[in-house]
This record gives sequence, structure tokens and C-alpha cells, in this order.
Amino acid sequence: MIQIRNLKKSFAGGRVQALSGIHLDIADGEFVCVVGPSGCGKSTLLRILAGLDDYDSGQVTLGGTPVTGPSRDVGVVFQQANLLPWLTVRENVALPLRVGGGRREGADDVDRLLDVAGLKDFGGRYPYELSGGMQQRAGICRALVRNPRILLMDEPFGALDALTRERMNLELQRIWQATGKTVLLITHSISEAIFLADRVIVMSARPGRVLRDLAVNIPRPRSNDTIISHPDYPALAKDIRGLLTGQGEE
Ligand SMILES: Nc1ncnc2c1ncn2[C@@H]1O[C@H](COP(=O)(O)OP(=O)(O)OP(=O)(O)O)[C@@H](O)[C@H]1O
Repeated sequence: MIQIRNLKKSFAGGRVQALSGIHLDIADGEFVCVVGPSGCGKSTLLRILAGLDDYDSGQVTLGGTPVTGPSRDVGVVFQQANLLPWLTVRENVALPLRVGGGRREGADDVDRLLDVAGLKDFGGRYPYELSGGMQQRAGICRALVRNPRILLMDEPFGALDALTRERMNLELQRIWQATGKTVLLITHSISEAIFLADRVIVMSARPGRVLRDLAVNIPRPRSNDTIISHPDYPALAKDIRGLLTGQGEE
């Protein structure tokens, strides 16, 4: 579903090399987490996949089609939900349908998504009436409303407290299992990466490249309690931590 070949990207007229030859394949329906030292190019990689940034060289294809700009096959979630305060939750989630030319079944899609995200009773509320975690869930619904095949998430739960974050990981696992999307999620949290991912990609310090591709073969659905007691967990966490520490990350 996502194929990246020898992707290179620099800024400042070539003086800042952000990505140096990224190779990555992500299969349909796979959940992949990307971790790496601060500034290694994770957000740059996601923005290129989302069609929001161009790149210097290499190939980037989604479902076999080269990325040339934003696509309705891709939903994007950032650290802040950025809901429009003057619209209800339902209207916020439905916004991409209005902007991109609505479909008749749009309203059903919105209510089904709100239900899946545990926001069924909050469709008529305004963003200020929701907790941070609920706003982020609404942001995920908005990213999914046009039924994209791919969901790209950049530190989606980075601004939430630890317990809310754990609950959000559970919710996201549930939404992903219900929708079968291909997900690429960037995180600074090793435990979040192991909890969510089929594979954890560890990037090198800038200029970013793929340092290690680690499979997480822990059965689903995973829970916050069972994940850390799984026999694979300590070795995986140690491997990732070691790779990051070697790159100068705390
Ligand atoms: N628009 C830009 N102009 C110049 N340099 C940029 C620009 N965007 C990113 N960079 C540089 O490219 C590098 C990669 O940035 P990026 O935001 O992708 O890293 P990141 O891994 O997502 O970082 P973090 O984990 O801290 O969010 C950094 O050194 C950054 O300063």
C-alpha cells in the first residue's frame, strides 16, 4: 500500500539533509509505528506521504500511484485536533465531505464513525465541551470520514496525559481493527509503538534513514496490562531504547 524507495529530502537549498535514502514498504491493513530521535525527519516523511511536501529524489507510491499532492485516499491526524470551534463535533467530522463534494451517505458515515470512536452522544456538542482525548478522537473520525485507505498520524496523542493516552491507544486499536486501514503513526513513546504496531521502524538521527525494522508479534487485541507482561515486550523495548540511545535520544 505504501512503497518508499531511496527517498531523499533536504531543506535550506540542500544545506539541511532531512532524509537520506529511506526504503520502506507497508502492506495493506498494516499498522506501522515510526520512532526516532528528535529532528530525524519523521514529520518530513509523513508530510511527503500526505502529499503536503515535495521531495528531492526517490519514489513514493501509495497503492501503486506516485504521490503528487494530497489525496482523498489519505487521512492525516496531527498532534492537535484543530477542530473548528464554531461547528459541532458532527459538523467538524463531516467537514471534509462538504469541502470535497459531499456524498449522499455522508451523514450515515459520520454517525457510524462517531459511534466507533465512542462519541455517539457528543455529535451535537461543541469542541470546547470535549476533553482533549475526545477532541483527538473526533479528529481521527474527521480523517476517516472520506473513507481513505491510509491513515497517517503524527504524534496524535503527544499532548495528552499518560492515562488518557493509554485509553486512546486502546480506542485506536479498536478503530483500526474495525476499519482495517493501513496506518503509519509517528510517536516518541516506545510503549505506545509496541502496543500499537505490527512493525516498529526505528530511524537514525538526521539525516534520517531506516535503522531497524522490528516486527511485533504480540497477539491482538492487546491491552495495556497484558502487553507489558508479554514475554516479547522487554526485549523489544530494550532493543528500541538501545537504538534510540545510540542515536543520542534519552
Ligand atoms: N521547512 C523547513 N525548513 C528548514 N528545515 C526544516 C524544515 N522542516 C524541517 N526541517 C528540518 O529537517 C529536519 C527534520 O525535521 P522533522 O520535523 O521532520 O523531524 P522530526 O523527526 O519529526 O522531529 P521531532 O521528533 O522533533 O518532531 C530537522 O532538522 C528540521 O529542523
